[in-house]
Amino acid sequence: MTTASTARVGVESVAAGSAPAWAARTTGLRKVYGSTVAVDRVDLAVPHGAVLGMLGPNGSGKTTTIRMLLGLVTPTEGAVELLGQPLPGGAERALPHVGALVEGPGFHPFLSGRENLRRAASAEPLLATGSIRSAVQTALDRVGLAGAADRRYRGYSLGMKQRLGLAAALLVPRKLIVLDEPTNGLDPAGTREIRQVIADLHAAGTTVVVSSHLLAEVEATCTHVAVLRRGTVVAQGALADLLQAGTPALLVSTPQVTEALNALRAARVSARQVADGVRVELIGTTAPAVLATLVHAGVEVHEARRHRDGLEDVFARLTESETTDRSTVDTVEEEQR
Ligand SMILES: Nc1ncnc2c1ncn2[C@@H]1O[C@H](COP(=O)(O)OP(=O)(O)OP(=O)(O)O)[C@@H](O)[C@H]1O
Repeated sequence: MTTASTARVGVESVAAGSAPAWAARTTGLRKVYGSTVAVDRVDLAVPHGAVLGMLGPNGSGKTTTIRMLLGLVTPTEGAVELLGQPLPGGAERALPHVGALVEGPGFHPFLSGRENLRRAASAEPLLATGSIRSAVQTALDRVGLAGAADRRYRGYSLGMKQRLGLAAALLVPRKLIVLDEPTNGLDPAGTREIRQVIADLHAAGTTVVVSSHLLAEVEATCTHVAVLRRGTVVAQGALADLLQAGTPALLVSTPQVTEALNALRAARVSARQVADGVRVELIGTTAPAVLATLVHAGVEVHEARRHRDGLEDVFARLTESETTDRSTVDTVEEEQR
């Protein structure tokens, strides 16, 4: 994978005067806090219309990257382009089209959720004064906060605060929505609602960047993924490509595990014991060949099914291995050729 070259595609199309290829992108982004390198050499490319999940262990640089993407934190090095506008110079042109939910949205504790949203709405350049009341109500309805809208913000639970932050991001139709851990503090029903909001945004053509620890959420909602590890992007691209990059395996259910492993080893096939049988890596072999080997050795096979790594397996491999291969995943660039 070549994140640097994905970024170059964007440069060329902008230079040619066409619409930028990316809703957002960063080039060589670096942020240093004292002796901590929070983000290093991050080349992130967010295709228009994508739902890009930003994944990474705690402290891997997701929030810092998102804050730089939004112009909230100044990079130590590197460049950010938002909706075709370079930051910070083009911030005024880009930011009205960008909605964001980031930690500490700065709501007033003694005002109600509705009043807070009205204040936020009055600062929206794209919202006419006469439309504020209905825009606020629509946003409250959309995040399921209408019932608590007239209570003071300081009495809100973490989940309600998250919903209000999301409502602020949705006050006007946006081209790009950036959500930092949006399901933080939400119960399962709230998490499902966020998933639906993201799906609706995607269906409407809005680009979404969402950071999350919840791999199942990302797998269910995202079209693209960027995996961060220790401040750098170790993989990015279409989710389907990321999942395809894993080695296919065959899960064979058998009571004769030892016999199965011996037969496969004799045939030089890589296999290991799993819960109810053996897992066979389909490297240099095929499922029918594996089954023929087992049957020929007299191994009782109860069931055999193909298995591909889910996002959780892929994520674990990318973030836990010390020898992470940065070329594991096909790039967005290849997809766009
Ligand atoms: N304002 C700051 N001052 C000093 N260090 C910081 C600051 N912000 C972030 N860091 C450090 O930078 C690194 C990346 O932090 P960041 O919050 O971006 O990671 P993250 O992936 O969002 O983590 P989490 O999932 O825990 O929120 C961490 O080591 C963190 O301690």
